[in-house]
Amino acid sequence: MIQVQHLTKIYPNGTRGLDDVNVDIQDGEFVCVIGLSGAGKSTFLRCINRLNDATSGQILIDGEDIAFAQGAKLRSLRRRIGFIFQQFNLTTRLTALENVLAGRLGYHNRFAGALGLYPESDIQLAKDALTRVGLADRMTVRVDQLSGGQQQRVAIARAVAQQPTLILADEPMASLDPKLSNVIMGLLKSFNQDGISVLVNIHVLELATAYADRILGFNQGRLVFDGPPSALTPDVIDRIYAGSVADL
Ligand SMILES: Nc1ncnc2c1ncn2[C@@H]1O[C@H](COP(=O)(O)OP(=O)(O)OP(=O)(O)O)[C@@H](O)[C@H]1O
Repeated sequence: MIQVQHLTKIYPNGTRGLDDVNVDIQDGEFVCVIGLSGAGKSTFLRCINRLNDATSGQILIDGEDIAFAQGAKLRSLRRRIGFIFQQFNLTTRLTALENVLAGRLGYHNRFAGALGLYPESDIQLAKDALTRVGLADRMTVRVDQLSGGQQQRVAIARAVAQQPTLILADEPMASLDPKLSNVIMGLLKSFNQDGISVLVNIHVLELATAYADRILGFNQGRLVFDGPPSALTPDVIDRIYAGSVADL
């Protein structure tokens, strides 16, 4: 369970990326985060796994605060969280399998990982993850020779190989052909059905309502909606998308 309490992020230039956000996310939920560009969606996800540091507030992962954790405690909390980026964030000169094995690095010392000294159990886990995302026949291909959709599937396999309890995905379809959106959302949904909680930032409202159990709507750093897709009435949608991008 994730408990976000009074989470505020003020960037050094004074921009309020998040403003007193309070939300609890139960184990196994599939949550889509929506809002205009600049509403705070990325900041929210990035604070949860500490790619961004919060200014104040708490983020409890199964009761342990990650917002200000340091050292070994931070590393162990981060192991539980897989992160999927818009631009994939793979090491392009490595193969699909090597990239997925990188998801296991948090479990070993960095030296062993750098030398490619992974235990056989990790290699099997990575192969299983690549098979699940439909890339069994691409494991030894360098990722720069894969299509964008295949690269994002490698990134999903890397997150899953980490054996996380939570996957955060920040606009995972934004760099891809719209036709691939359902493939990516379908994969995230299937891992969610295995029990992994999923939070996805998403621009396309129709996709959010099709896949989410629950929607979080942000506007100018504030959480302005928290409910099921069925509660997204036109008035609520107007409230979430109020203001123009130019104002933000
Ligand atoms: N490093 C930064 N320094 C200063 N301000 C920032 C920084 N990163 C984000 N912001 C600002 O914080 C606010 C929230 O940004 P954020 O990227 O979280 O929004 P978003 O909803 O994810 O937008 P998008 O959909 O365009 O990715 C915006 O006003 C943005 O300009």
